[in-house]
Amino acid sequence: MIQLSGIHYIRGERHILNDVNLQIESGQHWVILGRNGSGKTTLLELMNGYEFPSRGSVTVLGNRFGQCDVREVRKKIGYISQSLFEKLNLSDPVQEVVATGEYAFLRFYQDIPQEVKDKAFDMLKRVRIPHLADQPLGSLSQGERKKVMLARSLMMMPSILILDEPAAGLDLYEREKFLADVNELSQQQITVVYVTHHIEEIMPLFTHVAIIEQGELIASGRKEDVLTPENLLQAFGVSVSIEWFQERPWIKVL
Ligand SMILES: Nc1ncnc2c1ncn2[C@@H]1O[C@H](COP(=O)(O)OP(=O)(O)OP(=O)(O)O)[C@@H](O)[C@H]1O
Repeated sequence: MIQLSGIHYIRGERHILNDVNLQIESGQHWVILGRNGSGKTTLLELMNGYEFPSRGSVTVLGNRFGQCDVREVRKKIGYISQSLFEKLNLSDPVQEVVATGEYAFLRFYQDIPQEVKDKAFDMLKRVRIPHLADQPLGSLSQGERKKVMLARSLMMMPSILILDEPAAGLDLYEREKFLADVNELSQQQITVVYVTHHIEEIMPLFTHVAIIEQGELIASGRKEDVLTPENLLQAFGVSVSIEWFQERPWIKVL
């Protein structure tokens, strides 16, 4: 699905990614874990073709970036990030915002086809907020806004869904509701790539974890093998113990 080979990303004096190799196969769901500034968002921007590596190659759904029309590939990739949210209009009704996902538009300047409106309403039902369809986006709580983003990204039936710290800023209740929706994606044919620095967000859905530290992948593979106290000490500089509860990892700082 996604192949990063020998990726270096250099800007000015800074070597932001250093020889990153990552292969994400169909049927797997990955979490990319690392502290602030370690290079997680940059990695996602490369997967989306918004940035290009200084060296190495990025291949997504069989298309090697640089030798294909990236815009076509992007139609199969859902992306949820704060920077995308900021481009949406807070005064637009929720159902309209979701409907824009069908075409990867930011806003409609003409009438929305009824079937697209209906599909947007179905997506809102799926994330359990159909009652908010007519409310302006700006009137929603943080958790509801994240659900709108999720519904919007599912409109075009993506093969890959990339989420950049989607639970940031949510309280415990909103976070757990949102994570439950993400976990339900396991019932669909979507490969999920999820960036976070919170270990407890690694839901049962996720099969693999890559840990990034100062632009280098220090570990990647099956989550049970990668989430070790040694790797987490290296990544976060904190000694922890890990306990698995209901198929989720929870950490205690020692
Ligand atoms: N175009 C650029 N020019 C210079 N430095 C950059 C550029 N893009 C990213 N960086 C730097 O690269 C580093 C990695 O940034 P990135 O946003 O990928 O980190 P991150 O792991 O997503 O961080 P966070 O968890 O805080 O969002 C940061 O120190 C950032 O300042």
